[in-house]
Amino acid sequence: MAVQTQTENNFLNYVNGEWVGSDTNETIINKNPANTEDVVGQVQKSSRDDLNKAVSAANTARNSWRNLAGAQRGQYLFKAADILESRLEEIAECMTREMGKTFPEAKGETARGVAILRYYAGEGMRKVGDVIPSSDSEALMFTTRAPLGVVGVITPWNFPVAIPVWKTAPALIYGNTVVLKPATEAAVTCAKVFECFEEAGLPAGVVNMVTGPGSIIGQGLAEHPEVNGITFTGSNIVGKSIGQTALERGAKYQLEMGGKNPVIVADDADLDLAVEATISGGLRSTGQKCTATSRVIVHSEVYEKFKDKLVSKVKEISIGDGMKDGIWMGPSVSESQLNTVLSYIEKGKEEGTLLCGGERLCGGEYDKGYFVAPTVFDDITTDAVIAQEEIFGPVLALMKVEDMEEAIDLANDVEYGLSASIFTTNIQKMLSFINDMDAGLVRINSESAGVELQAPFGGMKQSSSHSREQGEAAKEFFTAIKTVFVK
Ligand SMILES: NC(=O)C1=CN([C@@H]2O[C@H](COP(=O)(O)OP(=O)(O)OC[C@H]3O[C@@H](n4cnc5c(N)ncnc54)[C@H](OP(=O)(O)O)[C@@H]3O)[C@@H](O)[C@H]2O)C=CC1
Ligand SMILES: O=C(O)CCC(=O)C(=O)O
Repeated sequence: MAVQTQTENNFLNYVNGEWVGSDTNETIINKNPANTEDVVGQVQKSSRDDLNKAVSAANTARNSWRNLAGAQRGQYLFKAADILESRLEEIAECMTREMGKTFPEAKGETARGVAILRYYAGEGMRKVGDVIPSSDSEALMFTTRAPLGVVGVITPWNFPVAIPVWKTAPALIYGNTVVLKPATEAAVTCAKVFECFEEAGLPAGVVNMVTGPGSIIGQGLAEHPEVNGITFTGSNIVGKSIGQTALERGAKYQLEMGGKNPVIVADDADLDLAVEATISGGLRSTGQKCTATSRVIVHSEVYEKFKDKLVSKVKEISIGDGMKDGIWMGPSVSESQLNTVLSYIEKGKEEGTLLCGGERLCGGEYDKGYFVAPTVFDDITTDAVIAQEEIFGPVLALMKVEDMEEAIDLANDVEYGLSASIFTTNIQKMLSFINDMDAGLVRINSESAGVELQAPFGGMKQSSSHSREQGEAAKEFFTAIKTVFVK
């Protein structure tokens, strides 16, 4: 077997503090979805044996890592943050080339990765328990927290830096070791994040990354008897199967999955603000966010005015290679994602009225990539497929309502409950939205996407396993509470 080395565009697995090639000696080539002639890099097409080595390294490292003081673990995260910050532009460029989001968005996401690392680095010095009065006056009773052990992290391609970091950083700070399997479509960018962990000097085995097919490496993590917890973000179908596998063997799991997020535009809304936020929430990152707006529920009194403003602004969107100045929206991540989006668009044409977009973009530079026009449909009813299923593309469905009650009923009439927003200037409408909306994230006069790293994030209904990530909430997943009684 030829020995491979990590180079500028050949990325290996990171196992036990070293970059190693897969036993299979096979690689996967990642190309730029804006220009498929541009090869971004290649990653390992790993096997279960490769995964087993990573899990074994993480298992060996777990005791010495958990025995460090939280502040010591935090120092490694502070270092990793500094290194990621120093490589921000390079890593953001790689992200844009690998999965298509625009360079400014990629820079914003990488900066968010830096901030997440610093936030959790600080967590190493914050409290982990409470003193609870015992009924025995001579005893001391308190809670402390134990790490789970080895945590398996399975991440999607739509946030190639932020999601690996927001799962790995809390896992580490609370004393766990990690084996991460990134989405294949964004694995080169993730490997660069792991180079930052390497340079920060994390002890061997504490963080490991194995690339390869989800059905082999992802499923292998879910099944592995030495993996104590699994955290996943991605599709519902895969998430549920991971949850079932983890449950069967008694491992802890956390799933963040789809969304079908509504925005309600009330009759008293600031329409310009609502239009801007609907476009930003629905179409940024080419609609490839679980928090993206996809259903636009508008009061009949302002419907026509809102629709005209929305469509004229959507038509102004510049689409192209996200590395180019002035481009607002990049391509879909892959040919298969593009085809999924196009098939939903065809469905939408049967179910409603196409107002703009509705096609793959062709000609010139577009022929080299996976570009789709931002698309708006009118006259969509709640039972339409495009009003019910997650599309993960730049598609908005407009729905007309007569009052607030109908708006909230419609907004709740999906299997998902991740994020929702309302545009109104009326406090009563805000309050009923906050109360009655079944979503983990409710936003008033602000777009449905946009997650703050210090606040809990997660969904209701089919959007998550009912747990929360980020902020202090991460502690609940990555640790187990121990109640201590001392006499
Ligand atoms: N909630 C969210 O943020 C996201 C939602 N999605 C939704 O999912 C749809 C499909 O996207 P896709 O990338 O295929 O999402 P997946 O759910 O297939 O992928 C997410 C992660 O799971 C891995 N994976 C795939 N199959 C398995 C398996 N059997 N066991 C364990 N892990 C597995 C993937 O690996 P690999 O990349 O190697 O396949 C990837 O790392 C999108 O159109 C969108 O609707 C997608 C991404 C993010
Ligand atoms: O909106 C965000 O910033 C986060 C979205 C997210 O977690 C996702 O799309 O997977």
